[in-house]
Amino acid sequence: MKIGVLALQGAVAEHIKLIEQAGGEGVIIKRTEQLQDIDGIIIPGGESTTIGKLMRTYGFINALREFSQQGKPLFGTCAGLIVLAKEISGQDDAHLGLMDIRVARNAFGRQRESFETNLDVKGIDTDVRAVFIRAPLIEEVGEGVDVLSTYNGQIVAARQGHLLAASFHPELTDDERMHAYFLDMVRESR
Ligand SMILES: NC(=O)CC[C@H](N)C(=O)O
Repeated sequence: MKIGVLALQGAVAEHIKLIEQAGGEGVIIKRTEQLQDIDGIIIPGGESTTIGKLMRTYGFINALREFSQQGKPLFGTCAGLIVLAKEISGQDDAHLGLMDIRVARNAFGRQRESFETNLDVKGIDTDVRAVFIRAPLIEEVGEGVDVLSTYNGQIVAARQGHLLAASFHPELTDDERMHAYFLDMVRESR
């Protein structure tokens, strides 16, 4: 299975490494034409405003909406989660606007800008190691959205059909099980 990582900005190489650790083939995606050759895509962490702007410039907004319409899975981590969301608190416009969630950017405040913790994730048998960096929170989910994990009662991972989103950076640990979970979604979608 070929899994792309959108490589406009952000943590790309780390995702490629964990995709391969989980048994997939990682592909660096820089042009929309490459989407035809992959079975699923990860939108990495970074800065959502920058990623969104570059996506517009390079035609990825429409191309990824089409990719999603074909039922191909997308996984957004941190800034990537913001890019997937239908609604971003305090902002007028969404980026891809695919997933029925409302997100708050930089939701953990200054003192907790960056931290690591163990998380119970639905579908994964023991705790997942998670790194949070200026992370967003999911404030509200729509009907078809399954909450996969919470931290202090707040939603940090969710799934809606072929869409997966995490507030944290699973690629900054050597725990590949979030990537393995995504690979299972891709397998199911084919
Ligand atoms: N680590 C991250 O991806 C941070 C996300 C960033 N704070 C944003 O709002 O886009």
